Amino acid sequence: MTDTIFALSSGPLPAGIAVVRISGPQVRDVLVELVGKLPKPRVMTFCDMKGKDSAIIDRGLAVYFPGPATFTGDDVAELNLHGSRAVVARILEELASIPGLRSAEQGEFTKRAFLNGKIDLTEAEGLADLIDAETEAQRRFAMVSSVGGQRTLYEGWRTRLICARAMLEAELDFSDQEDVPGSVSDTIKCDLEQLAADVGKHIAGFKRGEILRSGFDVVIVGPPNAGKSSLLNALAQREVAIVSDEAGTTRDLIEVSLDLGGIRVRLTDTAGLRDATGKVEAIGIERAKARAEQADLVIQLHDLTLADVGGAMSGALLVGSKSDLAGSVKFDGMRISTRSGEGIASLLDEIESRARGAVGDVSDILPARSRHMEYLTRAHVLLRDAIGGFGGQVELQAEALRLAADQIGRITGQVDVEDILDVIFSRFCIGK
Ligand SMILES: Nc1nc2c(ncn2[C@@H]2O[C@H](COP(=O)(O)OP(=O)(O)OP(=O)(O)O)[C@@H](O)[C@H]2O)c(=O)[nH]1
Ligand SMILES: [K+]
Ligand SMILES: [Mg+2]
Repeated sequence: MTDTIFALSSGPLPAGIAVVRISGPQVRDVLVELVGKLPKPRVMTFCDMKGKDSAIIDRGLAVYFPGPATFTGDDVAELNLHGSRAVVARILEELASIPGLRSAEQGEFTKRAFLNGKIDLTEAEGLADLIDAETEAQRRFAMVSSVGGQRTLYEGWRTRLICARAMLEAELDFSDQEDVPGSVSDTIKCDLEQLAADVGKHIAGFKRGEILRSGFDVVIVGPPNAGKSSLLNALAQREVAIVSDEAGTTRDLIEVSLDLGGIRVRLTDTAGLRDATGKVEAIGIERAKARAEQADLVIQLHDLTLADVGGAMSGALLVGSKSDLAGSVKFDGMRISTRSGEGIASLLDEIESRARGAVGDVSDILPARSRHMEYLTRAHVLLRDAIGGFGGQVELQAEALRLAADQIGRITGQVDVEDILDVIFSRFCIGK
């Protein structure tokens, strides 16, 4: 028999309410023991929860969800308690003292949902993203995955691959008979080409998915004292980085997260670029350069009070700082001042519009993880091989299609995934 697991599923204590979730074969017994009787299924029932000594631990609400129509697929109970540390500690202690019950591991409720066939891996990962979501675009993206957007797409592709293979093999079996139309391969080829195009287009959307999930990556670079840290603080509207008139103040990367129109933007301040005067600064400058190379957008800051604008990095957004001191100096870029506030709002608008452009249509179904990309890329190669035809060797074509279908099945978890389950579910929080 599987263990019955329990955990605090709500957030940090103290809080108004705490929710303890229990899942597994002993849920009914536990409820009877704790609240005296089995509450009516799916009805929140007001009750006293008592310990073994019959003393009341807390008075709250209990819900009983009989399996299999539950999140995990097993019997589930939820206890709504007063959100106090002592109440929750006492209830968890009481539950732990019942033989066969134990604390849930990270993501174990969701893992059971997967193992019981309630959700596939992309939906499980979508739920993890939904819980982590901080911005509206992250929420929408996670929502699509968690309700089966990717699952439906991938299962459809897998079915097409399996069908195409079956048709090819049928053709192989009957190839010596005259009544099998020779055009079968043409039909298959046509469908596979369409599929390869769909997969290719989907793969090309990965970067957009990454930006939606992890944020649009903006890095501020420029010479020492250009006002990079001042700009970071102005854009974040709080004092995150140290500002001083001493050149070489910032030595390390300083990152803040912004929510611009629902899109997460990660903004990084860096060490001023110059020939370093010391070892630590030199490391900082190396980090700045490396960081700028990975960025989705580089803001190159130039001090307008200095004559030499220097060369602009290709693709960088050129911004002139300290416009309050610069009068009517000619400059081919945006002008800002963290003193007067000039240009700060426009710069935020510009970053938002670039982030929006990079993300595109947020309702598209995109690859959500590099794990998916690995399998998608392999499936795409195998599919192209199959279309290539192996010089007419139908067996090899069919085998390539079988392998491609397996790759897709690994994304959703339909094909053996034992080895990756722990990696996926250990990233969840406890109680999910
Ligand atoms: N007048 C004026 N001074 C500014 C402005 N922005 C920054 N400063 C000043 O410029 C100096 C350097 O600012 P920082 O933000 O530390 O510059 P930085 O580019 O981060 O410098 P490093 O970290 O040393 O590379 C400080 O004395 C700031 O007060 C501005 O818009 N107007
Ligand atoms: K400085
Ligand atoms: Mg600085």
